[in-house]
Amino acid sequence: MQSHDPADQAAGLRVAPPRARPPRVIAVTGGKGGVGKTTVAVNLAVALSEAGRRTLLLDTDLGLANVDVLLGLSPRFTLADVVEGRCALADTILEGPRGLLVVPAASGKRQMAELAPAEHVGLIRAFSDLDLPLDAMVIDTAAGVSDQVLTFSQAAQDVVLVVCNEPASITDAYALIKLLSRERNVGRVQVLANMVRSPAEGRELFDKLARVAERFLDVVLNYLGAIPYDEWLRRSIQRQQAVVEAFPSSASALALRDLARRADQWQAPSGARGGVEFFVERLVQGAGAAA
Ligand SMILES: Nc1ncnc2c1ncn2[C@@H]1O[C@H](COP(=O)(O)OP(=O)(O)OP(=O)(O)O)[C@@H](O)[C@H]1O
Repeated sequence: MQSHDPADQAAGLRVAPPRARPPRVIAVTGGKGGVGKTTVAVNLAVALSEAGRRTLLLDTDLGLANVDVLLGLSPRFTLADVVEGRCALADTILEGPRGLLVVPAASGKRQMAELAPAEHVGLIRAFSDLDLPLDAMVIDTAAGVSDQVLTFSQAAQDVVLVVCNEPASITDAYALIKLLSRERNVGRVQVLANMVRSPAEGRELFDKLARVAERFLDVVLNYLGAIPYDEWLRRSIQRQQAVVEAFPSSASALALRDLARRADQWQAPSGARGGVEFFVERLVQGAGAAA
């Protein structure tokens, strides 16, 4: 990893024996930008690591990457270097808090949606070569409803959709659910209300979305609860730390840790082989669906 050996960021990781079970893969998405997707992905991943789960946080937003900024990490290589063939996926891995592994993206690069088909294939191959003993992988997707967002969401077992109480967030969340359900056969979406001022506000927000989605779409929405609007969370971002680490007893940290506890109990993927094979297979299918 970069912090120990700049020549090979992941030498120690590659020799670790593979686990029997594939990791749980959770995509955090939202439709609209600025709803708190990255904040949720980072804190969920740190909280899972804190609970002893070997976790990889993958930033897939090549346009506005900020997982590394939120965690105060300085990447040498990023996912953009992998796409452009300059390094292997394992070379990008940084160590974050509590042993969390982080694959950063690169800010200011073009969107993954603009990748040529050959680059898409290269990215999928990069995942196949990744041989890490992981319990969980958390994916921070880009904002919007691009093919790339849909492909990563479809490849994950669980999609956490972050919404906040603004008309644009609700309509964009609905648009994303519609595409996931109609074009990618995603049958279940976990909805997390963010920046709410009361638990009732979160519940109402979910009810609004569920009423429309379940009426018009063949999809089950599951309410994951709410993360309160919290100034401590904003302070943690200024410190470039996860709030679950910086202010562990704040209201948002408690809610985010509770989210991790529940996510950890979701049904794990079945399958005899370890590694990320199943995820790669689903990425391939997803890339095919977009073509
Ligand atoms: N629960 C919360 N309480 C207070 N502020 C919050 C909360 N969640 C997120 N924020 C703030 O909202 C802003 C946007 O959060 P974040 O960057 O996580 O959103 P995003 O959906 O990933 O955005 P983008 O897709 O544009 O990268 C940040 O400044 C963050 O501090």
